[in-house]
Amino acid sequence: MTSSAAERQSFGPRLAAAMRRAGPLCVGIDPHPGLLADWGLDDTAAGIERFSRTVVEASTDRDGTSLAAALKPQVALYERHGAAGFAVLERTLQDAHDAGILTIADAKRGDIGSTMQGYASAWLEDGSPLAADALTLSPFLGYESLRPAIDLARNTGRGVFILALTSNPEGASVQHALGEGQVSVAADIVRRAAADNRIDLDTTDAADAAASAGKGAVLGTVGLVVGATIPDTARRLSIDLAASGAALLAPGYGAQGATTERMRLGFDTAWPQVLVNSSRGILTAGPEVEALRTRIRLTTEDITG
Ligand SMILES: O=C(O)c1cc(=O)[nH]c(=O)n1[C@@H]1O[C@H](COP(=O)(O)O)[C@@H](O)[C@H]1O
Repeated sequence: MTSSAAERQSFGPRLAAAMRRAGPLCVGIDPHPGLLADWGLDDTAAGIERFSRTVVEASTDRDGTSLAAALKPQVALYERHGAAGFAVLERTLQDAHDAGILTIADAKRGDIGSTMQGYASAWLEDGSPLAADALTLSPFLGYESLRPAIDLARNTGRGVFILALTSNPEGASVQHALGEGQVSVAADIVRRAAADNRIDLDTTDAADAAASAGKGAVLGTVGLVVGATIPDTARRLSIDLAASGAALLAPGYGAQGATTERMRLGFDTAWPQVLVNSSRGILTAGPEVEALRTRIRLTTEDITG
């Protein structure tokens, strides 16, 4: 990453601007072995490099216009290839940065505070080879254990997306469970994220961005992951997503069966905050760049139409 924290605006306004410019789509870069085979690529570091470069290229139009607000490389599928896979991930993050598209490293990190600092430095610190614009985090060791990552993100103009209501059916057994005061685990995560975002939203940076935006969501450093497959669950758990000031990363559209109609109804007033992720739903259009571009455009039309 070439720009420094001092030059960088905070993450929420940067993401809001990207969503206004390119539409609320995040293209997932998930180099699954089956997709590599379908694309005629080997399941090797060279194969995932070719795959990743093609997706980054397809996320920008021929005239240089971004076709997606963000790109989300799925870290597990690079990690499968060891050090060589991580080297590909570093170059992919740099390619996306050079193309002017925000990156969300989907590593779902979470650890006790003292070692969480290590993950925070790896993914969110200026000068780190793996630094992305944002990182997905798992709060199930306790929201406050993520503090080193949240604070570093805020200080470097980056963001985090914290799992709240995940798209998989197994998530409910933990996330719907009631804790202190009969508040669900998910509701507690959203409440804490909202408190963190209020700190950002009090700053001039965010206020200026909101004023210049004229419309659209005002977003803080802390985003939340809310599965597109279960958008109405938040309401059932009495969770007010719209008041959280959080960008809502919504995976599950396309391959996992979520539709635009369902998402719009489910997210309701929080819809302007939603960044819809699609990975396989787009990647199955490859390997031709133009076919991928067409699928990306059609996806954006579908979610904005
Ligand atoms: O954090 C995520 O991105 C995530 C959270 C979640 O609740 N569900 C979920 O599917 N994801 C990720 O989103 C992507 C979904 O991929 P597709 O189902 O192929 O669109 C994968 O990279 C998942 O790991």
